[in-house]
Amino acid sequence: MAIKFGRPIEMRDAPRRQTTLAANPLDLAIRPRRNRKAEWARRLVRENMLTTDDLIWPLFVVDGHNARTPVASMPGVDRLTVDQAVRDAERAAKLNIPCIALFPYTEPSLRDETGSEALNPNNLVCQSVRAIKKEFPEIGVLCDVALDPFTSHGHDGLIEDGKILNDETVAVLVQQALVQAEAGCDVIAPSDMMDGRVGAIREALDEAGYLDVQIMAYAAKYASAFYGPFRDAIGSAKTLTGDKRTYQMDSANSDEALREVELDIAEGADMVMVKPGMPYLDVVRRVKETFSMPTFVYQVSGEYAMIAAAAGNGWLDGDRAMMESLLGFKRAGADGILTYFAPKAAERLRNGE
Ligand SMILES: NCc1[nH]cc(CCC(=O)O)c1CC(=O)O
Ligand SMILES: [Mg+2]
Repeated sequence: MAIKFGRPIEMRDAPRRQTTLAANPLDLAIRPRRNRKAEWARRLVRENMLTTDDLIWPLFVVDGHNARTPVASMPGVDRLTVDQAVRDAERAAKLNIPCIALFPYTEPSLRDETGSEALNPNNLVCQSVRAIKKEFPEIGVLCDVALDPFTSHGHDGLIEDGKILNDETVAVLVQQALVQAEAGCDVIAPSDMMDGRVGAIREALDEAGYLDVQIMAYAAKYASAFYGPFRDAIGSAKTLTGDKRTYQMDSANSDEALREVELDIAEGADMVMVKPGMPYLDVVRRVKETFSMPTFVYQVSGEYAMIAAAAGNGWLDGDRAMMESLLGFKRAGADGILTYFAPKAAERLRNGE
């Protein structure tokens, strides 16, 4: 038999057997299955790859000492006291995860109409940034900018007569970003979807001398049902009145996502993000192709919860579903992924799985 496959090493690895011909073989010149016949062949033609460098790990922080409290709707995810957040930062550093993201559970007594705790230079987020940066200065720390963890009504902005105010909110977000930059945050990530906040924050950061602090804009963020477990985790699920559809995007739209992203880039965003992830892969693709910017995607709490819950019930192979979903983001064109699976995925990647 003629050698069709070239290099002899392939013969050693996978000796070919004479195939018994079917009674009526199809006359096919092209058989796509040839490239899938063995693991080495699949590896050779593989188009996309997930690496640990693609991962950002979101952590929830809570007041207290030496405690980890499970988030019921996110099996495997805990709220961490600051000392424990430092331990998870260490885990991230050891796994070579480039960046972590911080979200606070604010005590209800500290929440008010205007979210004033967001501007407390000693709030949980700022304490965590300082503690983590002190022990692990080499790991990137990203901080969300939005008021929802701090407001009594659970909205991302200031409210007047039931309306979310844009420009007044932006003025507060600018102060919040400065407080976080002062604490040592590396990446400011405005997640509020107010108009004009990226430009205002960039200008204020530059004026204050934080020229190197990056901005990752939640540029195309949709009003989504998939944020449910996150709102449990930060304790805004019960207090949130109404929905966020006057500022977060309508899930029916993707041209609008391009206009949003374009504005944030023009205002100075260093990186842009699409959120949620799995139901919006088309948006990730369009954004990446249109702007060639570092493009991130957030696999949000509800996406995590779906996979974790189904895996917990034995309905699907959780690890495989996790890796498949993350690879899907890469295939769509994402440069990086915020995901609660980050440490688990990094462990698998480290073990060559
Ligand atoms: N603005 C706050 C914020 N930042 C990240 C998320 C969601 C993250 C997740 O679901 O994992 C939200 C929730 C929201 O907008 O209501
Ligand atoms: Mg916008």
